[in-house]
Amino acid sequence: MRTILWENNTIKLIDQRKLPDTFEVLECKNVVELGEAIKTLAVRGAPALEAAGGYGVALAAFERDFTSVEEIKEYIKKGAEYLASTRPTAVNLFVGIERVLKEALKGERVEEVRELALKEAQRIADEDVERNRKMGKIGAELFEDGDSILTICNTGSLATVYWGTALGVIRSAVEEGKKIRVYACETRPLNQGSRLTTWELMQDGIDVTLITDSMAGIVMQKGMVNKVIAGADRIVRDAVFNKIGTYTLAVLAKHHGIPFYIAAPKTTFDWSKKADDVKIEERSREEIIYCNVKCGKTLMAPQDVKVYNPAFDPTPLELVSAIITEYGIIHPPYDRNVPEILKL
Ligand SMILES: CSC[C@H]1O[C@H](OP(=O)(O)O)[C@H](O)[C@@H]1O
Repeated sequence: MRTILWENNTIKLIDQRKLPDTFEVLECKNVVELGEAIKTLAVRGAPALEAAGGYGVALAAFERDFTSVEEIKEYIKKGAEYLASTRPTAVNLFVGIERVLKEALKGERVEEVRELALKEAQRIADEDVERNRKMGKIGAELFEDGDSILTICNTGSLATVYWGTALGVIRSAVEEGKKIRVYACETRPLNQGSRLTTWELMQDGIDVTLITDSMAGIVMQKGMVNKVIAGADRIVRDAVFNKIGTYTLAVLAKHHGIPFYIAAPKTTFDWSKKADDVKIEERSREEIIYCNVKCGKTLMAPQDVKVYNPAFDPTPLELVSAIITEYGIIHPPYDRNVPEILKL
């Protein structure tokens, strides 16, 4: 099943908050419900957010009746604005929203606005599946039979419409017959690694070992991994923004002489910006003082302790060995090769 899809004028998505022990499909009948799903990470991951943003604008066009084309256009603009306020760091969310809104606003009748919005949202979703497959095949050439790969967060089908970015590369390498072992960081505080990545890889029969984030150093020090791969939420001229803890892996990999790869589609690049221009999402204190997203209100710290909870960190591009995209593998110097390969 795709992570997110459109059925009977409703968005259906795998509710990732419930995994790994419960597989449930969440239905969003309006933009507010979808916004809540994005904010609470029922749907998450940069490319999945791109599709969610696009489908969300289409949902606004279908969620009620309209008496004029002006009315529906005003309404979907407001819906787009609300969706854009849900999470600030993954540039893909804005790409999806803006792409569908631009197409929909060309409509001259209510029905045409709806049709244009839905067609464009569907195109985004279909393109994501195709580009992930392409990226997987391209990136697989960097991996050999017997590799042991460390990864963080979840960058598989659940972070996209299907197949994945960094995990998609691993899937493609395995599909080519290469024997790959994966070490997955649990990825506190929301445990996308322990809840989602291990679940996905075990579904595929791919050898995966779960470690805590603090064990990343020792697995490199003991030579238990020989490559690192991660996803991205926004790639700017001097840094890659990805799940909190990615920067730590990049520094450790540099120290241990281990290649550190990023896998991301072209829409994750925000090449006109630099790290200082990017807003890093800060999430609630409850995500840290309580056990985690699954075991509710079990206190793991004093109720009133101060908390700092950034959801992403910037990894300087000089720590990145190569960036895998659907247009090819981009090696340094990035200031020359990114615009050239991605035709930015
Ligand atoms: C395929 S890139 C997914 C990217 O998004 C994740 O963040 P979140 O789970 O908060 O949406 C993480 O940064 C992954 O690398």
